[in-house]
Amino acid sequence: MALLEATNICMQFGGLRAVDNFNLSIDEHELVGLIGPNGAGKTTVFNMLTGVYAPTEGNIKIDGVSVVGKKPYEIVRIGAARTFQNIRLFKDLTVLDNIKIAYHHELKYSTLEGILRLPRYWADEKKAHKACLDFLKIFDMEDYAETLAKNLPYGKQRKLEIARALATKPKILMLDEPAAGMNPQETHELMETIGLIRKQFDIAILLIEHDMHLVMGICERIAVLDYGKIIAVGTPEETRNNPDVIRVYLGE
Ligand SMILES: Nc1ncnc2c1ncn2[C@@H]1O[C@H](COP(=O)(O)OP(=O)(O)OP(=O)(O)O)[C@@H](O)[C@H]1O
Repeated sequence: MALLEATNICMQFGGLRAVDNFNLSIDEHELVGLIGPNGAGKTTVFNMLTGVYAPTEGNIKIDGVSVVGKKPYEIVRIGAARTFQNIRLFKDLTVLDNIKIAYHHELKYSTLEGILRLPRYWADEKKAHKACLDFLKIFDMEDYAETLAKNLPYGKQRKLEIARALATKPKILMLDEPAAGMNPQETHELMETIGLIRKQFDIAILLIEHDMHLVMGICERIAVLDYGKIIAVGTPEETRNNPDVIRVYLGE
């Protein structure tokens, strides 16, 4: 069984069919890229997979559960986490607190135990603090734990957003143009971070990206979208040589 299965999903915005009969299946641990020219419908696909929009037609299953009509937080609980094209951190919170917010599902104390500061509250909070610091260590960001998110350099803000998504313990991580706005050095570090995630976490990744070097360098399979329709799915090599893909990218 595929981990993610989108079957004939469509998105109609008034007279515009932004996504038309989109099919994609992603296995556990697979790294799949979704590419296409500006306006092809990539972010709309992400928004449907993560519950921001309900598809106007079709079905989406994650880990065997239909997620159509579910709220984004319910889909996070089912096991899909995402990052956004424009970074969405809690900018006035510290790096550690950004991770703690994503980790709260692990906290077991009740509201009353929290208000009264009972022993379970302290035990859970201590455990969470340590787990989140350990988590930052994986990303080599423990030295930034008490830094406000807004004061991080751009590349590190992206990294924190990815780490925060991973702290929700997803089965699939969806990255929406993570290299956008990055300089070559930051893009290189991002590639290393994605490599690290593959080694340390047992998850699938779906990546939207314009940086072809990044997509071709790390994805096992690439789906190409044009005017809302999938025009090709294949290995980086197959995609690079596909005449329809060449036509779309070179405008021939
Ligand atoms: N909420 C919306 N209402 C109306 N039209 C929308 C909406 N969101 C997206 N669109 C349109 O749907 C089409 C697909 O947009 P989408 O943002 O998904 O493309 P994209 O492939 O992610 O583009 P980019 O690479 O530029 O981010 C575009 O024509 C866009 O203008």
